[in-house]
Amino acid sequence: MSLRHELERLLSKFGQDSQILEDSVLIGCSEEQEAWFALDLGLNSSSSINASLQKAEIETALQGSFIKLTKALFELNVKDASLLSTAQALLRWHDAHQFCSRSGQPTKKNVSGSKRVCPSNNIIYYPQVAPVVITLVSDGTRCLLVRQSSFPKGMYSALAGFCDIGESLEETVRREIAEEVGLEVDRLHYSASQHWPFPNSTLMIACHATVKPGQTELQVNLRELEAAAWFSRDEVATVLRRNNPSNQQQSGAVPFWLPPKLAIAHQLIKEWVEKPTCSPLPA
Ligand SMILES: NC(=O)C1=CN([C@@H]2O[C@H](COP(=O)(O)OP(=O)(O)OC[C@H]3O[C@@H](n4cnc5c(N)ncnc54)[C@H](O)[C@@H]3O)[C@@H](O)[C@H]2O)C=CC1
Ligand SMILES: [Mg+2]
Repeated sequence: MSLRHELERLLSKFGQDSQILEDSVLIGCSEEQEAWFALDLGLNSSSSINASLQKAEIETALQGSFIKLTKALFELNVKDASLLSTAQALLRWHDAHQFCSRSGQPTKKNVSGSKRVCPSNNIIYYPQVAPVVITLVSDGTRCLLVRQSSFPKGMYSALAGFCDIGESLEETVRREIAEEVGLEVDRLHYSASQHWPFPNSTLMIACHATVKPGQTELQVNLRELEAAAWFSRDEVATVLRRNNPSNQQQSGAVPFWLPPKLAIAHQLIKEWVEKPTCSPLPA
């Protein structure tokens, strides 16, 4: 039986019309050049009747289980997590761009899902990505970690912010750091980037920054952050070594934990601990 027939058989078993296969989007391909597509079965939409019943049926038939996307992303290997993140972001973009913002008419997806077109005026819509900078600020010996109230309990991360229209990345970094913790950036350099599907599709651009010598006093913007503090290399290294909130609860010794391996914030922090990018600044 071909894969298409097998899929159609499964869809009909779950009460879905095989026509929805047309809504699938291309998210990558295997080393053998097989195309990989993703499809939203709409089980989370409020209009979906008996969604939980269908979910249970699908779990049994496919011998798997549905779990929250945030959890899944941190349990998969990097390659699968990246596919899942692309699939989720692309499917959500299509769902939110069903209509042309100029004519109000329905838009039409191309076969691969790389764009949507309005048939009445030929306007093409491409999936959008919002640039976000995430910066690990250091004073040479300590690094700055922050908490937003929406973070999981006890988790601290690097400082992040969306680029405003008209800004360069450097300007965003300087503005966000000044706005959120009242510090002036001295030196800045790029580290790496990562696609991130939350809250919508973002391109996380990770940087290291140092502050001017002797200017390390924090003015925490409590509308944006719950807390911000300087941490020593030893403190951060200890937390990285046993970076699991439940481990830490048992030991009771470590007051905070850091984003999991897959998050670019983790990579930034690890880089700083292992290889100081900027030599200590004079006090
Ligand atoms: N992968 C990782 O390691 C990490 C990822 N992040 C991501 O970075 C993102 C940005 O960090 P924040 O500190 O929240 O940004 P932020 O400091 O710019 O504040 C967020 C606010 O910016 C405004 N905003 C401006 N442009 C926006 C846009 N295009 N989309 C949504 N909101 C926009 C909204 O009012 C929003 O509440 C977060 O949404 C989070 O998902 C944050 C930390 C770690
Ligand atoms: Mg922020």
